[in-house]
Amino acid sequence: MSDVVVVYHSGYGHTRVMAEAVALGVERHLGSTCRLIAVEDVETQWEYLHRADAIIFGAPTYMGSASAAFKGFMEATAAFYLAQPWRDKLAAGFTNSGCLCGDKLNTLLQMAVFAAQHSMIWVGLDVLPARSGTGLFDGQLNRLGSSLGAMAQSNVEQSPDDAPPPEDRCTAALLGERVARLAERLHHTPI
Ligand SMILES: Cc1cc2nc3c(=O)[nH]c(=O)nc-3n(C[C@H](O)[C@H](O)[C@H](O)COP(=O)(O)O)c2cc1C
Repeated sequence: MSDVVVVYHSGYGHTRVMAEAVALGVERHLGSTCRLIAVEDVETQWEYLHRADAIIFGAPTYMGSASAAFKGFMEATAAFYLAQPWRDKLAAGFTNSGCLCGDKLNTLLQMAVFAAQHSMIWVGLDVLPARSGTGLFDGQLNRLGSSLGAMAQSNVEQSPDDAPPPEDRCTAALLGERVARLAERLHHTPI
């Protein structure tokens, strides 16, 4: 039973699909709740982030880094950085881009450093990378082989109905489920 917030940006809807998948994963952990907050709406919703047991960050990779709108959210938190209201909360992240690589590891690294600035505890992805003797990774969990967070790849000509593919959504859900499980152990287990 944990209270998780997913705060994300999505310019064209593909990363929002990931955010929804993460939220589904969180709520698979019995009794856990997940609130989705788009960065455009965060200004009136800081209290939900301050109260959460865990915050999961999501952004598309634009020009090899987190999108400018997500960076705007990161910079807005400077207003309360000195108070450290997110100290000891769990943090995790996901990103999505058009290319298989697309330099999206950099986006997760940005999120992990950001979480560390807020004295949060970073949770990686515990899904082993897809392996294939034939070189075909499609259809497998963690097909992009990420450890720091959940990655997705969306063909740019496809709509969010079709991209990212189901295996990336399932991988994102497993990250959400892990965060919910660990948040319960950290914040709700009697000492
Ligand atoms: C301004 C811009 C920059 C982009 N830069 C990258 C990039 O560096 N690497 C990549 O693989 N895809 C890049 N893309 C493709 C997006 O990451 C991809 O279309 C993604 O699915 C968009 O997510 P969204 O629908 O949530 O905005 C870029 C797209 C835009 C609009």
